[in-house]
Amino acid sequence: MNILAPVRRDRVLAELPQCLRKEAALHSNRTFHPRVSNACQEQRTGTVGFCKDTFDKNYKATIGVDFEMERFEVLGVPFSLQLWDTAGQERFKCIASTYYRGAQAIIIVFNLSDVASLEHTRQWLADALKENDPSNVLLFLVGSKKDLSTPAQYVLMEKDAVKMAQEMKAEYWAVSSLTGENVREFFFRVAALTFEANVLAELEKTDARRIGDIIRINSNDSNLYLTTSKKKPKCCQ
Ligand SMILES: Nc1nc2c(ncn2[C@@H]2O[C@H](COP(=O)(O)OP(=O)(O)OP(=O)(O)O)[C@@H](O)[C@H]2O)c(=O)[nH]1
Repeated sequence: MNILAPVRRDRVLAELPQCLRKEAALHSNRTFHPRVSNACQEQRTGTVGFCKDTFDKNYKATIGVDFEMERFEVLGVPFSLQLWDTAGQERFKCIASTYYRGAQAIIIVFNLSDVASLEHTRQWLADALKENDPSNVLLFLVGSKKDLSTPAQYVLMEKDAVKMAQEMKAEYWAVSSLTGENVREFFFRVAALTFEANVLAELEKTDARRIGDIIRINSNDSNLYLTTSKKKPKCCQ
């Protein structure tokens, strides 16, 4: 077990990172949802931000897929993004699928210089969604190896990729691991949108608990007057 180091200064997000293409974005708001910024300011993010101060680095060796944890601070709240990199080769597919379950974000990567790889993303998405509720997951469609395309080739590919992203209800990105183009921007966006969705879900749980309490009080006839008026109704006096 190792004590976690403080969040790196270059992993601090004070503002919402913007999408790459408005027409294929999960949302194109310029700022975080106001409920999220307020909750962060008032330290009402519930279990989001709760962070164990130990992390077993041997975990990676035992699970068989690549695992990384990137630590961020979003609007002053610590937030850890766990990244599970599953193998792309067909023979490892069944192992990979066991890691899809419960994912809050799914990143499907294709090769911008290979049209067939864009087509294959449909199957990857179908496999991933077998394990998850599509309405509860943030989808990203990412074209990699941007450095290998000429600007003209890229424009053509981007048109198809944006269309695919729209069809999948995914957010589109294009990156290059070789030059580093958009890599940081993309992961910051994933961290920010996942954080935002987590805080909103946490706030909804709190709202639901409150509504639950009110319903419980109101459904108990003998206590009915307590919720409607401080005074006992006449009939009970
Ligand atoms: N030119 C260029 N090459 C890249 C880029 N990203 C990855 N590569 C190369 O592409 C090959 C495959 O890269 P990986 O990152 O291992 O691909 P993967 O899809 O994760 O492969 P699996 O581990 O089998 O799932 C390697 O030779 C990389 O060096 C990129 O952005 N530009």
